[in-house]
Amino acid sequence: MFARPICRIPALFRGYVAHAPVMQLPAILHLKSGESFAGKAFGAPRSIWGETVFSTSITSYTESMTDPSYRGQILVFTTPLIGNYGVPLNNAPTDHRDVGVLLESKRIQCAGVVVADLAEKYSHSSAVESLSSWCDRHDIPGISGVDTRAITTILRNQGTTLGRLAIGKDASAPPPAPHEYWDPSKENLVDQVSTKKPYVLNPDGDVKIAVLDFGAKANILRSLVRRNAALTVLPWNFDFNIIRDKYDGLFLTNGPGDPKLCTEAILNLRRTLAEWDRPIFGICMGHQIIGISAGLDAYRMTFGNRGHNQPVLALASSGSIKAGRVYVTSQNHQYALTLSDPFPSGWEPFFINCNDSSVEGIKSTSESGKKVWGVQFHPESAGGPLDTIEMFTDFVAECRSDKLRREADEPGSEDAKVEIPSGSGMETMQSAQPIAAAA
Ligand SMILES: NC(=O)CC[C@H](N)C(=O)O
Repeated sequence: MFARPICRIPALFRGYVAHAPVMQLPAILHLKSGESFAGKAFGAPRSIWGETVFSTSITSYTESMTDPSYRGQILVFTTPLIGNYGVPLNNAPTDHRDVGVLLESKRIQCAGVVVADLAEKYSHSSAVESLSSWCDRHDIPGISGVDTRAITTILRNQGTTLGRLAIGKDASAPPPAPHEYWDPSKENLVDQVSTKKPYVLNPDGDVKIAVLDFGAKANILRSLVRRNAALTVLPWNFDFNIIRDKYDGLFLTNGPGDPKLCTEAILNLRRTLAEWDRPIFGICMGHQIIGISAGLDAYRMTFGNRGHNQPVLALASSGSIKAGRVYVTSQNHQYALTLSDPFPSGWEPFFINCNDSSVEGIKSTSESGKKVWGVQFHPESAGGPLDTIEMFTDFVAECRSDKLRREADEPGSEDAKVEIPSGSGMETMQSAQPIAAAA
């Protein structure tokens, strides 16, 4: 028999004694293709629609669920036990160089979660609540006790499939008719997650980088700020060309949905690529926008790549990346650039996926006189391996040396101030410095 604890319980063991009881409402996952999987509900007692996708990541459910690129999706984890290390407080260190959140955004972004075995007890030194109570607070439902191997096999064979997660009384209703399913990929999801107003991070940084926000993961912004870049984060459809000469580089972030729905960004970037020769880097959605603007096509993959173990082969050397090496990467995408032969003039493939040969990266050729890179994977990980993290160092270093070269050529150019045209507004995140709108 155990004695009752008479002292404060160490954080490490808190989940064992103070976890919220898991709700035992019935739940059922319906797929538009006709299959249904019955289990138990956890999180919010609310039914939802979404696009059902699977992730092979073994860890980092908190980072995946807060990644804005999962917007509108019902996320099936192939790893059977989820929730065992609980959920930490999602606040940032009080460092002005940080981005305001510990996880990838302020809220859970996916529409719902599907797990085989939900850990009702959790244990981690920084955990403050269970996965179920976190989902409940964010109004996100989950289902557990279902065969996620069977669901994943279906999704792998027929591709990403629309779904309905029915909770409580709804779980006994008949499956929805095919026309009732909501298709998030038809919506401009980027517009829902991008910042509405520009804001700055780390204003004292020594290189000024503009960031087009398609639904940025916090660790992308953090990875740039940690390399001492001053960031101006702009809405996805902001025309960077208006202010481009004040900046040493442009970065395009990840984001949810179909890249071809971001027409304004593509048109704006086409002009930037034609008229501006400073460094540009894009990740995932950002990479797709660069590729489409450069003249490549994009297509919807069958089931996409979501996980932390995707091997990519470097076809060219650039900075820390060495041609011929395989890097293990973190990924979350449904669309990809089409591998065309020949590639558009001035461009070359940078990486290729070792599993499915999809385009994993493109770059401007050295003859083009441009310095543009795009990668389909996530060098910032969160979660996942850090094999390619130095790509951020490479990009910021390129912006820095480009700036120094310009300053040597045209003395006085370093005095340029960051300005945003009037009417564009401003926004602050916790610890972010608002930028003043110029008159
Ligand atoms: N993580 C991302 O940026 C995803 C890009 C795009 N929404 C896709 O699914 O392919």
